[in-house]
Amino acid sequence: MRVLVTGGAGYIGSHVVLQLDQAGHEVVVYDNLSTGNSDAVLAGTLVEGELSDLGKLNALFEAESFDAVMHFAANIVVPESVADPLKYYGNNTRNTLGLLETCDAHAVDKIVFSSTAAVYGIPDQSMVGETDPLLPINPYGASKLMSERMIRDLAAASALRHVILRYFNVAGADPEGRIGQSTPDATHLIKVASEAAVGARPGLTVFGTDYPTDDGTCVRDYIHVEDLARAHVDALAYLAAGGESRIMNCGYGHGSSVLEVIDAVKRVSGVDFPVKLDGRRAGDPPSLTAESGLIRKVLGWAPRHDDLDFIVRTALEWERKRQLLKHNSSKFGS
Ligand SMILES: NC(=O)c1ccc[n+]([C@@H]2O[C@H](COP(=O)([O-])OP(=O)(O)OC[C@H]3O[C@@H](n4cnc5c(N)ncnc54)[C@H](O)[C@@H]3O)[C@@H](O)[C@H]2O)c1
Ligand SMILES: O=c1ccn([C@@H]2O[C@H](COP(=O)(O)OP(=O)(O)O[C@H]3O[C@H](CO)[C@@H](O)[C@H](O)[C@H]3O)[C@@H](O)[C@H]2O)c(=O)[nH]1
Repeated sequence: MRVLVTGGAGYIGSHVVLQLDQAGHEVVVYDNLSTGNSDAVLAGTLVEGELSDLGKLNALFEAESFDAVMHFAANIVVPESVADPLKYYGNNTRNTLGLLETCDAHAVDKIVFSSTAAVYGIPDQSMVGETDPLLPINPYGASKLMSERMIRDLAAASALRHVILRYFNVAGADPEGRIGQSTPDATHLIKVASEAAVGARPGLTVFGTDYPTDDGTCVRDYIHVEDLARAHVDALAYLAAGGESRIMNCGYGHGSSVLEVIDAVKRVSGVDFPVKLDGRRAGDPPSLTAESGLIRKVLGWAPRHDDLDFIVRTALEWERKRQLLKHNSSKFGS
């Protein structure tokens, strides 16, 4: 199939592009490189463009006759969404509307959309299922929920079919070390801890030690980016085979605490970096894990890297590579 991948130069999109290529699809990446990187696009064609530029987007759809769209492009930093909500409603919601209008105008009838566990807000119980209440507590989660709604409504009124994937905590990197998470000023726990282990930052702070969990720190369902990427390829095959529209969680169905993650990064790296215990970060649910039965049943998806040490090892290898590149470029001035 000919597949448009918006945001394909970013962390998750770039891993999906590699797998789409391996599965024999023709890929066009559309990305403004605001947080993405052209070096991360290892297959297909990169078109540098802004999602809000509907003229350019329409011309691309006209020229390429896409069979399907995978929509990753978004802003993703929760505290920034609180400080600057319109940026998030603009880029995540309004630009999704523009993309849907373009799909509709060009009769593209398959879409796979990146949603998030943030649509659930702070659930009453730690294990969340797809039919649980949707009560986002920040503009990031709300902007994604509105996009879900637009996609569902258009699907109900047209030939469009969708797979909406609600990702839990995505981590790790390509096991072959070709791509990984390069976002500057990253805030994600495994990324931050890996940076601390390779000396790219002095240490890390644990946000909250008084949660009602076994060790007092928050629990999250960490999913390896390669397993998540495969869910997208599976979703595309499902839609191509005529599968009906679905919304599915993407996680392993069990969690690790912040302290367990830090222990794993220290153990796997062999580095005992400084860790400061501090108060809670606003808006963090104590525990969030995915009910993952639906995606396993509907797509036949099964994780291959459900192992915290493996996730951490690939994240660390990627950080070591980045450190080495930084060191060499400052040494040789390139
Ligand atoms: N990383 C996570 O843990 C996580 C969790 C849940 C959901 N998600 C979702 O997954 C998707 C990808 O996230 P990521 O972690 O790869 O982030 P990322 O920042 O690495 O990737 C986003 C990509 O979109 C591009 N982009 C942003 N705005 C654009 C625009 N207006 N026009 C064109 N390109 C634009 C960026 O340049 C970047 O390449 C997002 O939709 C995000 O909401 C991520
Ligand atoms: O330096 C740090 C970074 C994080 N944490 C904690 O680690 C846990 C995980 O945090 P983080 O990696 O920032 O992920 P989440 O806040 O759980 O959110 C991620 O996972 C969501 C889905 O669950 C996505 O929607 C979001 O985009 C993505 O940031 C939380 O308890 C944080 O308080 C720390 O203690 N110290």
